[in-house]
Amino acid sequence: MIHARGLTKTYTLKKTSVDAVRGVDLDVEPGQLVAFLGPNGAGKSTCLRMLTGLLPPTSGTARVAGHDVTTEAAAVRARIGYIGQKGGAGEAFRIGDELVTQGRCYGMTRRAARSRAEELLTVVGLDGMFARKPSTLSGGQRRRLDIALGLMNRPPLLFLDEPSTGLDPASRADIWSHILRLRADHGTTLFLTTHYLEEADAMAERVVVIDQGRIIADGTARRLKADLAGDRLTVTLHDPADVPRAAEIAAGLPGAAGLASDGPRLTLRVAAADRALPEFVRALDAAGLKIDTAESSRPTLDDVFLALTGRTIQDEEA
Ligand SMILES: Nc1ncnc2c1ncn2[C@@H]1O[C@H](COP(=O)(O)OP(=O)(O)OP(=O)(O)O)[C@@H](O)[C@H]1O
Repeated sequence: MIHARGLTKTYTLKKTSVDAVRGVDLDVEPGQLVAFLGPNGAGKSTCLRMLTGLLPPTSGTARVAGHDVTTEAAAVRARIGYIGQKGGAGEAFRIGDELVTQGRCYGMTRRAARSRAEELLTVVGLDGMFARKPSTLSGGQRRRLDIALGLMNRPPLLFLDEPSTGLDPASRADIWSHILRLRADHGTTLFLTTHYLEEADAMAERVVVIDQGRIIADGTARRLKADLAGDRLTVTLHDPADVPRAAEIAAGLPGAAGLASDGPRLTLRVAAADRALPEFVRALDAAGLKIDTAESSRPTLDDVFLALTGRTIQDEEA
């Protein structure tokens, strides 16, 4: 559904240039749900705009929904849905009319567009709101209207740029239920960016991480976490003066990495916490070091990013 090779984009502003995307290779098969992650400025939106035929690449090629994004951009746009960060609806018209106009842009007859608009308002839970103005909708309803706009042409592939950003948790969960239903009912291929790592982790079967214009990880969230981050152990020493000695012992655990201390607390990553934690506690005990607490936690996608780059996505956004 998406096949990109060596995609790059360099923006030139006056005399300076920004290499926003630096050689992206990507294959997405029909029906996949891919979350595209990365900190601010990583190149996510630029990639999305190139893959949707809205922005010509500086170099490289991409075929999307069977067409070349550079030489057949109009054919690509006719076969995909794209929901940008700002949304597509203006303020002046009734939401039903916005949908009909969108359908007319895709060459639908007024009658077909009207019936598709009614159908989609029901699909996204806005039934009976044909005559409402966008300004009267809540944030979550507005995002659902954006999704309806992106679906007018029944695209087999839908790009969503941060579909849940800025919404409260209940509206985010609601948007996700609509996104997942789309895939279940129509087999729609979904390619989306999100800043919410927990959502990507829970919902997407595949996570692609981009940083500084390059893809640095690609796989299931479970695989990336197991391969790149490892489990985390945290112990609190009864006497903070024992931390250096405890750190030496920790360094000998299988797969130990990322040792860090904060006051009496010592954290590190290990390959398998269920075996490493009892071993660590026994070794501390044998060395005569007293601990107050010991716990293990599973890694998050942010730990994956930290392991890859030495920074966290959340830090980058702060
Ligand atoms: N029109 C433009 N002209 C010049 N530079 C641009 C332009 N659009 C984006 N950039 C730069 O290209 C880089 C990638 O930006 P892009 O918007 O693709 O990142 P992003 O990962 O989508 O970020 P965000 O999460 O903040 O939306 C950034 O350094 C950005 O400043």
